[in-house]
Amino acid sequence: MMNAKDTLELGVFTGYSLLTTALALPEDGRITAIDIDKEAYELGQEFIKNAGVDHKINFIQSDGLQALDKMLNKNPRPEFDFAFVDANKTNYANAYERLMKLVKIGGIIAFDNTLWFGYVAEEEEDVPEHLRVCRKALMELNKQLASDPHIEISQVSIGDGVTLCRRLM
Ligand SMILES: C[S@@+](CC[C@H](N)C(=O)[O-])C[C@H]1O[C@@H](n2cnc3c(N)ncnc32)[C@H](O)[C@@H]1O
Repeated sequence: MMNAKDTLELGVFTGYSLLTTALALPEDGRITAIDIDKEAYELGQEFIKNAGVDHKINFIQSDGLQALDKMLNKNPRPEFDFAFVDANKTNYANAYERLMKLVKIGGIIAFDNTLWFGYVAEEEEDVPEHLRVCRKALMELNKQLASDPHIEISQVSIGDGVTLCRRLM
């Protein structure tokens, strides 16, 4: 829909969303895929190869923020059309700050799980304790994204909630 060619994924696991993006990209499309855990990525490799899209993927085993910081220090900096963020929720705001410099104006940053099982709309005492830290981080992120004039957003209430942010400036 947006003719994305250069894309980034933060948080790959076994590659389910990675495969979906890879299939949607043109033959010469590229995905820089970052995850701290290579074992999980390797588990899904067979499916990615069978789908004939492994040539589009550059997997980097690294902490997400460290990998983004390396890219920011490159000359020239990479410029992405699309970034999908699905790693640790408490670092989404830090990833956002970096991705606003790595995603082109007009490009999209997508954050997964921004409704956090619906708990972002619940009182804290009604939220299981182990989900509270991420809920708080996601609520703060949602507020930040909603009031940031550098982007326009669309909150898509599918799955666990995906927020699409188009960079305007
Ligand atoms: C929810 S899973 C990703 C699922 C995948 N996007 C999908 O839809 O199939 C989250 C992934 O984030 C990775 N992750 C967690 N903390 C990370 C970090 N600091 N840096 C990079 N990856 C991280 C985990 O290893 C895990 O594979």
